[in-house]
Amino acid sequence: MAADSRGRVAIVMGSQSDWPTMKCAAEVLEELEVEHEARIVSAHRTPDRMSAFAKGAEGEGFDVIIAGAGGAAHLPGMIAAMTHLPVLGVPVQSKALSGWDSLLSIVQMPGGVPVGTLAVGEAGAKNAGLMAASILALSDEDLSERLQDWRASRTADVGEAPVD
Ligand SMILES: Nc1c(C(=O)O)ncn1[C@@H]1O[C@H](COP(=O)(O)O)[C@@H](O)[C@H]1O
Repeated sequence: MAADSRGRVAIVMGSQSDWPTMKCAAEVLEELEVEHEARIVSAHRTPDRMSAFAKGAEGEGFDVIIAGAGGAAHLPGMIAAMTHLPVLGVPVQSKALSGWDSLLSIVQMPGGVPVGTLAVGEAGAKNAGLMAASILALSDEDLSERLQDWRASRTADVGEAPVD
């Protein structure tokens, strides 16, 4: 797909150590055949890179940004401050505080600067991928069908009775 084509998702994270969590977003986007790209971008450690990314994301052809970080997780909010693209925040589970710090750092944004905050950890990253796909599916019928098929197959996987 060309660099200025639509339907692309950026997955950014504060550190390499976030990748085991954030790759759950990448995996589901892969399954849904949504073009995506993952980068390490930190508000704290690489503020210039973060600023350039956030300001240039739309120009790069991204439509949705998934941003994951742990601890003092200011990355999603700082990106949201610099772009009007939808930003989905994933609180990465921290060792010291089990992700409570990440969650609270991301979720309580001031009015006017939204971050759609998902659950802590891998489930949150997976759901961020699905939500990004849902947003794109609003203007992409083929993706909408793939998403519905994906959901239906997961529903079919849930047995009615527990097995030993
Ligand atoms: N919360 C942030 C930001 C940020 O918000 O800009 N940059 C890195 N980090 C987080 O620091 C944690 C520890 O990082 P290291 O494992 O590299 O020490 C990671 O979860 C990362 O997201």
